[in-house]
Parts: sequence; C-alpha cells; structure tokens
Amino acid sequence: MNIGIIGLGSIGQMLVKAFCKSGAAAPEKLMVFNRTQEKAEQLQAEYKLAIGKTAQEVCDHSDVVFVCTKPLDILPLLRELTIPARTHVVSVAAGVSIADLEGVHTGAVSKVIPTVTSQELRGVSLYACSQRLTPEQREHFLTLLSSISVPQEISEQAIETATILTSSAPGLIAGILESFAQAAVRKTPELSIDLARHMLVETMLGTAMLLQKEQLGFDQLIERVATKGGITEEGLRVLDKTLPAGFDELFAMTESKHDRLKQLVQQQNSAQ
Ligand SMILES: NC(=O)C1=CN([C@@H]2O[C@H](COP(=O)(O)OP(=O)(O)OC[C@H]3O[C@@H](n4cnc5c(N)ncnc54)[C@H](O)[C@@H]3O)[C@@H](O)[C@H]2O)C=CC1
Ligand SMILES: O=C(O)[C@@H]1CCC=N1
Repeated sequence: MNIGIIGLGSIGQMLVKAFCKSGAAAPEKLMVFNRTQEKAEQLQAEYKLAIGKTAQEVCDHSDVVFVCTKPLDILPLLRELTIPARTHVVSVAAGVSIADLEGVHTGAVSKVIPTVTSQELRGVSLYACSQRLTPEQREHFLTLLSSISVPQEISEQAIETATILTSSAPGLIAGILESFAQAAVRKTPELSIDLARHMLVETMLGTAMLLQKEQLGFDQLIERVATKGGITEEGLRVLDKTLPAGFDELFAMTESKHDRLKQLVQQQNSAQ
C-alpha cells in the first residue's frame, strides 16, 4: 500500500516519523508534498522517502493520502485536484467534517485527529470514517493508526471535546506544567526554572507509568499520595476550588473556536 502525506508541518512530519519508526510504512512506500519544499527535503535526507512534484502526483501515487494542511486550506486544495476514485483521502483537520470531505472526493474519506505524542507511538488517534470505505481500506487504515497510537472511533458530535483530551492535551499539559514550575520559582527563587521543569517532567513520566502499569484510577493515585491530614490534601483542596471553572471555560472557548472554524468552512462550501 502506498501512503501519501500532503502538508509537512507539525502533524504531517509527525505522521512520517511515526509510520517509519513503527515500521507500518517502509519509507519507499511513502510520498510526501509540502508547499515549501525544504521541509520535504529534510525528511527525505533522513527517511529516503519520495517527494511528489505536486499534491496531484501524491494522490495519483497513493492508496491512502493524509492531508495535513490547516483546516481552511484543505477543501480548496482537494477541489483543485483530480483524485483517483480508489484513493482513500484522510483529513486531519479540526472542524472539517466527513460530509465536507465527501463533497470534494467521490471515493473513501475519513477524518483523523492525531496527536503529537504518536511520534513516540503513544496517544490516542480519534477517527470517523465515511460509509464508502471498503473493508480492505478500513482494515489498512486501522492497521496504520494502531501502529502509531491507540485508535478510538468516535462520533463527529463527540470528536471536538475528545480532541481537547487527546490532541490539544499535550500542549495544554505543557502549559499547566509551565505554570506549575513558574509558581514554584515565584515562591522559592532558589529553585531555578530549569530545575523546576526537570522535576516536573520526571514526575509526570513516573505518574503516567504508575497509572498505566498498575492500572490505578486517578482517585486511587490521589489516595496513595495524599497522606490523611498531610500536605498534599491542602493542595488538592485548592485545585478542587479553582480548576473546575477553569476547565469549564477551556471547553466553552475551544467549542466556540471549533464553531467559528466550521462556519468558515461552510462559507467556503457555499462560495462554490
Ligand atoms: N498540531 C497538532 O497537534 C494537530 C494538528 N491537527 C490538524 O493538522 C493540520 C495541520 O496542523 P499543523 O501541522 O499544526 O499546522 P502547520 O502549520 O505546522 O502545518 C501545515 C503545513 O501545510 C503546508 N501546506 C499548506 N498548504 C499547502 C498546500 N496547498 N500543499 C501542500 N502543503 C501545504 C504548510 O507549508 C505547512 O507545512 C490542521 O488542520 C490541524 O487542525 C490535528 C491534530 C493535532
Ligand atoms: O490546535 C489545533 O487547532 C490543533 C487541533 C488539535 C490540536 N491541534
């Protein structure tokens, strides 16, 4: 199976690296295209993959094409192309629906929300597929996603909230950790910011391993750490007081952004 990747920003590059690292795709089965060619050449130097001269060449060459451009660039790009009916088009764009994709390609289409953590072959890939996939296309697609992540099929109604938990989360967690480290240094300037960040990264890795290897629930881990009448309990009380409103606002604001994006995509559709 030949795999195409169009758009080599953060997520397109991640897919190339993850497919090569996992062995799901031999580099010679990969063809990529990016608007600025240097990014493709840098990847080629490392992975010996093929660079398409155009996005059209990538579509002609591939059984499945991952389109990794920004949401408002996807439909205009796909409309310019003559995509072979056998080619399975996979969009990674937030805010672009299966129906939008079915409007620009007569063959199989899917939507995936990947995560940067899949460069380490970890994390959840959210996906939804059109009815048009053949059983073979579906099987191949799931094999690819499983090789780099835990695939989770999800309705398009739930995908936006789930995106925050799986795909935005690495960035949000980094933001939380930065704020945590900065607060520690404000409190105790003797701790350098680099030392505070290093402590948190090590702690986060250990926390994730404990949760996963021992199959602990969050409440069980809290119980192990927070000695009755001890220090951590005080911190948890502060979090219980301050975080719920913050997370409610985070989901409300990201939902509004999804809505604005979908409106812009619909305006592109009605301008056709
Ligand atoms: N960054 C992330 O963690 C995630 C991003 N996504 C989705 O992935 C898509 C890309 O996001 P990023 O990689 O973060 O953006 P980015 O801005 O880093 O990458 C976009 C790439 O597309 C290229 N490009 C634009 N128009 C093109 C065209 N016509 N032909 C070929 N290449 C073209 C640009 O040169 C750039 O390299 C977005 O639709 C986003 O919603 C989805 C899940 C996670
Ligand atoms: O922030 C974004 O728009 C993309 C989609 C999910 C993660 N990154």
